[in-house]
Amino acid sequence: MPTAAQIQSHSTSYAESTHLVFNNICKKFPDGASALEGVSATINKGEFCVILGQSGSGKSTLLRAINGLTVLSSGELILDSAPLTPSSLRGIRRRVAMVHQHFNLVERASVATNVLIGAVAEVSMWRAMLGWYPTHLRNRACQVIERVGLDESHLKRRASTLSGGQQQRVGIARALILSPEIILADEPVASLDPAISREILNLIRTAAREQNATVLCSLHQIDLAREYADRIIGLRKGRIIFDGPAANFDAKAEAALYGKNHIPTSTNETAKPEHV
Ligand SMILES: Nc1ncnc2c1ncn2[C@@H]1O[C@H](COP(=O)(O)OP(=O)(O)OP(=O)(O)O)[C@@H](O)[C@H]1O
Repeated sequence: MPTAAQIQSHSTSYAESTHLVFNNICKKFPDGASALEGVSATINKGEFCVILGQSGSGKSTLLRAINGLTVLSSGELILDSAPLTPSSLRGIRRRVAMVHQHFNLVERASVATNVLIGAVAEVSMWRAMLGWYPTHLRNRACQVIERVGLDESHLKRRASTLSGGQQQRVGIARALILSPEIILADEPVASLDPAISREILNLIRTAAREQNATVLCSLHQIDLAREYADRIIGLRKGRIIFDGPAANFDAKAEAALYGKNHIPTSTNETAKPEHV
């Protein structure tokens, strides 16, 4: 794995599609709990990458490290050849958006206001608090609300009056408003039924592709991971034990990731294992 200095000095030889590099990252919490133990991976621009693993394997911590919600204990994160540091975080926040499991909407606020909250990095705090967003951001909010399949009649509806699937559409619109380069989706379909889950994953995938955004999405549903991911990263106890195309995530890889008591899902028998 190259160091940041090597990447900077060889930026042209480093693959142009390289977007995000995890370089031996570790996270240990003050209470001694270890969430990530030497994770290294190179994520390419535009990849739809699903993070799989049992509860507590480190999926959320990995995602939260990318937008600075988790401060790493060691190792480095490199975005477009530049190491992420606490001082570069403000700039990074405009480029990285998050879609949450429980939507994280302001329930009493309208759909439009919730989507505009995704643009707070673009306006001063007092303007955001007063809801004074410039016209171009209001227009953009309408555009992304339409993009996620909600018509004009939803603009003024309170978030709390929407169904779970509609709320997640608002969460996606909020993530899209500043055209992020990276979309972090932390179990975005955990509270939705299977049909709506597919609609939501489809929406995240197609909207991301339109913008050539990279997606890192944690999931518990292995079937959905196989269906939607370009690439699967399997975490177990804070370490990567699988990293490869979704088609290669076979029964053996699944058993290695989830342990011997796991009931396997159906898999593609022709897939080749790809363990790391
Ligand atoms: N703030 C914290 N303080 C202490 N330990 C933490 C903290 N956040 C996470 N952990 C621990 O770090 C490990 C990884 O947690 P993480 O939330 O990243 O797992 P996960 O794979 O996302 O789990 P889940 O699928 O249940 O959401 C777990 O052992 C967890 O208990």
